[in-house]
Amino acid sequence: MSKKKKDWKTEKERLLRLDREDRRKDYRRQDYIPLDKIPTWREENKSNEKEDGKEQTGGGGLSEKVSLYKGDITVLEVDAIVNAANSSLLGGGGVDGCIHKAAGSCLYDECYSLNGCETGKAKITCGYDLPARYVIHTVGPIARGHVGTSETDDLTSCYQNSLRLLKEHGLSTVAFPCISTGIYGFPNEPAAEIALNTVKSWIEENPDKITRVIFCVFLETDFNIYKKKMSVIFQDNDMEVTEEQLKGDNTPPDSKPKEESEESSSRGKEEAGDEEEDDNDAAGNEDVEMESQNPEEMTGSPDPNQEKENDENENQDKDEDAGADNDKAEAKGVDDEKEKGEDKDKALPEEEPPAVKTEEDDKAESTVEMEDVSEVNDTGTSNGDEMKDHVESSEDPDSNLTDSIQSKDTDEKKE
Ligand SMILES: NC(=O)c1ccc[n+]([C@H]2O[C@H](COP(=O)([O-])OP(=O)(O)OC[C@H]3O[C@@H](n4cnc5c(N)ncnc54)[C@H](O)[C@@H]3O)[C@@H](O)[C@H]2O)c1
Repeated sequence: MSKKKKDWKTEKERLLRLDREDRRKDYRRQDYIPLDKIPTWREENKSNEKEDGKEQTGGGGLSEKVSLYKGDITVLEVDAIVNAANSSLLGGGGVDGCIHKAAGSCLYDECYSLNGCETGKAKITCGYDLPARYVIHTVGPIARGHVGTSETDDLTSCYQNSLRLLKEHGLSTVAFPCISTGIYGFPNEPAAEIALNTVKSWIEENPDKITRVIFCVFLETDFNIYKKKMSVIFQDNDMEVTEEQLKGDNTPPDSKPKEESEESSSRGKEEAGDEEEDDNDAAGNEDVEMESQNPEEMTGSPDPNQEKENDENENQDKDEDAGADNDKAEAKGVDDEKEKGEDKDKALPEEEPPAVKTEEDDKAESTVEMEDVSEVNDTGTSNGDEMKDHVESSEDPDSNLTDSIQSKDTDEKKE
């Protein structure tokens, strides 16, 4: 007897009315990670400081509002996770495929009702079977290794529009994947610069609207890039950045001897200040070799069925579907080959279409095999604490729907 298909509107109304304890019974996966199990960037450094016998004085602020987490975004119990989607919003592979598989078929049905999404813009849906209450879908630029003005602007808009939707829905905790750095080929380093600087500026403008932004990385490459950059961009008032740190080694600043010169530590601060002034030049306009995207081994151990209450306040539930658009993408009048091919406003056929393979995905040709997330262990935090994380392939009929979507996405990326 096949499972009765749920109506997404009814399911969304029901879920958004539940409190956290009741919602937890509906999570498709019980190895979810609650927010209080994810240390802030400041706590990470404080614990390292303690290990080195150093006292933490003053500091705080921005570094208490961000976290670096390495693992599967679909297990994070936050108000919203951000999906690196394509313009159809009908699923695909990579993080998009994982989110659709973990959320269930109601996510596809609600996405279908949104009639797609343009590059740089964002739309929000319910999280359904996910531990995240909402999913914010944003479409990153297809960079294919090239970082120009339009790619930089589009990726910046993805973060800005996602945070705007978060605020409009009264939500305060969010997790971002590394948008566009997979099949869309945005080089990892400039993408991280854009992500970190855009989020930092937004938190500075909306300090009371955000509790936590989690940078959820999946690859070791991104983990090392974010760790190095966060030590500079989100340093505590009392955390000094050493010469080597500025040159780019990966050791967190506080594990360096404190006797660096006044000048180098002030230079560290100046550099952070400069980044604040030039946020939009974060990536510059140079062609950057795209780093390998081969997923790397990760190990860790989960803390399943965490019962401990989150101290986070239950946010006001709003159940309208925001499709609020930002006109920046139209206004910028960027004439890109990727824009021409984009079927931005293509009306989707009445009956539910078979899995859609968009022209964008064709363009972002790839021989990259879809990441195998059937069994992935991850390190969950940036201080090396091990958090094992199983991404199980669900056996129930819902996943067949997403699988069929994913099977249409194979071999998208050219070498
Ligand atoms: N990667 C693939 O093989 C593949 C295939 C078809 C479509 N897609 C997707 O790719 C397009 C978007 O490209 P994109 O580069 O923005 O996205 P992406 O290809 O999913 O890569 C974005 C980033 O997410 C990372 N990632 C993958 N799985 C997870 C996970 N479970 N949790 C956290 N992070 C994860 C991935 O390593 C990369 O750093 C869309 O069409 C979407 O459907 C990906």
